[in-house]
Amino acid sequence: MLRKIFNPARLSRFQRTMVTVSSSDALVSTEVDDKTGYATVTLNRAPVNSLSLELMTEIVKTVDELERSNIRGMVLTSFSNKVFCAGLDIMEMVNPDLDRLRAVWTRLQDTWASLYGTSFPTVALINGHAPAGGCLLALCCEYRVMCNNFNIGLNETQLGLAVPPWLQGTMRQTIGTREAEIHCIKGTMFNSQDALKIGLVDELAAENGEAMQRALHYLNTFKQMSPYARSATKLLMRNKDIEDMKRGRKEDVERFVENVMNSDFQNGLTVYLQSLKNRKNK
Ligand SMILES: CCCCC/C=C\CCC/C=C/CC(=O)SCCNC(=O)CCNC(=O)[C@H](O)C(C)(C)COP(=O)(O)OP(=O)(O)OC[C@H]1O[C@@H](n2cnc3c(N)ncnc32)[C@H](O)[C@@H]1OP(=O)(O)O
Repeated sequence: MLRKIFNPARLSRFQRTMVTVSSSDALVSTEVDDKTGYATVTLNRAPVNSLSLELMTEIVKTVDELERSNIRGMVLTSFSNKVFCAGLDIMEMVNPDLDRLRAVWTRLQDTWASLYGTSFPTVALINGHAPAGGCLLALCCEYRVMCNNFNIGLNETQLGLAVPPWLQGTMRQTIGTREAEIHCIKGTMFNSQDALKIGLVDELAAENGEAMQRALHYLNTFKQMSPYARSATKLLMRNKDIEDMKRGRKEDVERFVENVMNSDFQNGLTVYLQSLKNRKNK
């Protein structure tokens, strides 16, 4: 069954309302162009948009609001021209409170489901590095435009984390089964050129302005198309994955908690954090 379908009857409401959302200190800011109906959603959590519980909650809320406002497309990007999103906030996993840790993973599942299941078209404008959870956000979008000279990939295994089945599935759909298996297991990070070659991203751009033009070009390809047929087809393709994730979500949370609470993982995390700091001090 379709979870959400674009409702053409609501279009007149959309044409009347027009929007710029969120305050300057918001973790996520949204601007909607009233001529095109395209929203630009900017992740705003300095320094590296790491996914804390609060940031993920804001992403889910934003996508839900946009779904209700009947926008015609969305570009997801970062305030920083260096990091799109650094993945899960590592501090959420250091000696965590168990209730909060469960909430973090549950919210990551929600973030994946809401972004992956939008009725409107979505483009990730990847204007910086996108490891792990950053790559996840990009994979949820329909189309990916990446600026040159950055890295992207699911490097979880390099950090001692298992990649959950729902995210493996999204990777498989994007780069194919064989490549997804190899690169999820290895935890490969790709530079922009290699990401394009393997199909992890769809286009490259020299800088942000060009990337935005390419993103808008993708959204414009749907201008003359029935929004109903477009969104119904997308959701018919994606809804089963979302239902599957929801069926297994409790076990998935417990697997994550077990993974994170393992003492080897906690020790590895301390070393990893230190290595990030050392790299910075070089
Ligand atoms: C069923 C079991 C399931 C198990 C779950 C597994 C996978 C599911 C997939 C989704 C979840 C994935 C897990 C993750 O996402 S773990 C996080 C992975 N992320 C990384 O490894 C990235 C680490 N960061 C970097 O490589 C770099 O910071 C950078 C993103 C390339 C940016 O480099 P640069 O611009 O040079 O910035 P700095 O390195 O100086 O960083 C500035 C500042 O930010 C801190 N920081 C960086 N990344 C994170 C982070 N992810 N969380 C929290 N904090 C982060 C960094 O330590 C610096 O802090 P200080 O200024 O205080 O030193």
